[in-house]
Amino acid sequence: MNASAEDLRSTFIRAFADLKQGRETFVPQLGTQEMGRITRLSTGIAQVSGLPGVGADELVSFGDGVFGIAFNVDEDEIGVVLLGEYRHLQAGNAVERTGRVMDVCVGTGLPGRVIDPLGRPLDGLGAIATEARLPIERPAPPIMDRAPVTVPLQTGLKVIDALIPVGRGQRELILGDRQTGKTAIAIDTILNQRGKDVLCIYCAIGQRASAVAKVVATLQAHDAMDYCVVVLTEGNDPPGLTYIAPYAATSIAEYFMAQGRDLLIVYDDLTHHARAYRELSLLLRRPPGREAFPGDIFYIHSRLLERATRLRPECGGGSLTAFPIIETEAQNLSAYIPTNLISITDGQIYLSPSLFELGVLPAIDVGQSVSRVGGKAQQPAYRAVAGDLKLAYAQFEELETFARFGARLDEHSRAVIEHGQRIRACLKQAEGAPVSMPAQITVLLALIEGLFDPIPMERMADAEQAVREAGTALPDALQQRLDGAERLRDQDRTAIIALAQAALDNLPGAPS
Ligand SMILES: Nc1ncnc2c1ncn2[C@@H]1O[C@H](COP(=O)(O)OP(=O)(O)OP(=O)(O)O)[C@@H](O)[C@H]1O
Repeated sequence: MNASAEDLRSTFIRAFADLKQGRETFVPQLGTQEMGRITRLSTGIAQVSGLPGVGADELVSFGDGVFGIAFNVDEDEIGVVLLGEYRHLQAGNAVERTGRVMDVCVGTGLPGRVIDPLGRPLDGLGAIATEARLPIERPAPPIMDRAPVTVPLQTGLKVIDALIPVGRGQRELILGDRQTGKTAIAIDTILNQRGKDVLCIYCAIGQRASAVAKVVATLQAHDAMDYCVVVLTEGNDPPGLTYIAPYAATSIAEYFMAQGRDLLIVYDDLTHHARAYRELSLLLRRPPGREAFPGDIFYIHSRLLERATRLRPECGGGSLTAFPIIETEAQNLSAYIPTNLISITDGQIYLSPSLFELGVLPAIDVGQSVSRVGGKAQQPAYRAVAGDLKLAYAQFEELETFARFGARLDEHSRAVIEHGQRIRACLKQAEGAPVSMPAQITVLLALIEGLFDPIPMERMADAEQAVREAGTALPDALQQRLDGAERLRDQDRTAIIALAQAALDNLPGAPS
């Protein structure tokens, strides 16, 4: 026998001995595995039988990376909300339990990325470095862990910071008819967070692809992506994915909040979210209620927004400010979803289509907007100038309504209206141009001191710009004082007014 035949023989003997030993030591691992079958499929929903042990909200797998959430758990059948592309599934396909609930990857690799609610990257920039997985549904922080809202979240929009201020940890609803500038307000606020150590999450819910592409392009153009995460579902995604998007985005935010960071989350918009949930509920044959929404429609939004808060320093001290957006129809604020959200949130910013048509942008209707907690969070220097403005503006709006009916006005009323028109002109602001706190204070101070009153209305845009620029050029020490928690000193006030007056005097064609 030659050497290679000998080698083959010994290999064979060794393999046979291993096999024999394996057979002798084999202990069969017997266990049961629940395996269900799809019985029916409809848009975004599968009815599954044969999974008697499945829990509510448990994740089930359809193979090929398609998952679903067990939504309706009945005795012999479960209704599953599908989370991915499901067109290849058919009745009779196998379904497996996973034993876990829906979760999302979180980690420091997320800022700068565009992802879907399952945590998959959509920006073509490769895999995302993540550190943990968090369930998408988590209990809101208990009351005892919450701190009062005392720190402002500056939006950079004069009309909001002055009249409807928002604090860190607040939930401020943005609502209005379609195309009234709702997204623009949220995006401008995100742009203003540059350098303020606020991480922003923009959650696009059932949006048009072009609208989302525009938002991402704006964030990139303003170098804002490095402190932003975009969580995205488009209009043609399965309704299940649209439904989980805000919860997944909030879990991502909570991961950073637990590290003591301040966050801003924008849900754009919850009308699409409510509609996706209504679609799922009707397909699952849950009883419809008002406007065909299911009975728990209030709860799906309240449990989401309850997660926004400011934590006490002992609990990490982070904050999560929420800007939910809602689209109204024909300015109907008393429809079901708007009233629900108005009652859940700590205030609302209402955008009026008539102001939009008049070119008063941002088209915020101050009379119908409110901030229930943010006023306490304004910096002292800012509060000193904004307080008087609110009163003057409210008086103006009241008188303006009378003046529309051709009422004859006395000298004082005319002066109030003229002054109010100048306030409105000063509060106008272009998109994507946030104004710093010192510049805002300068403009507001000039307003309440009446420096703009002699300026003709057609010159107001130039006059406001000149004063704003003077505010940007204030000495650094003064800017720091205005930005900080100090009160406005008398000499600072005088210096700012003098600078604003000088800027107006140098305006070409200004009255001497
Ligand atoms: N302050 C502003 N100055 C100038 N243009 C603005 C301003 N705010 C919004 N716009 C313009 O108004 C249009 C509508 O804005 P936006 O998309 O933010 O509205 P929306 O209410 O979010 O719309 P949708 O109903 O589609 O969600 C956009 O073309 C935007 O550029």
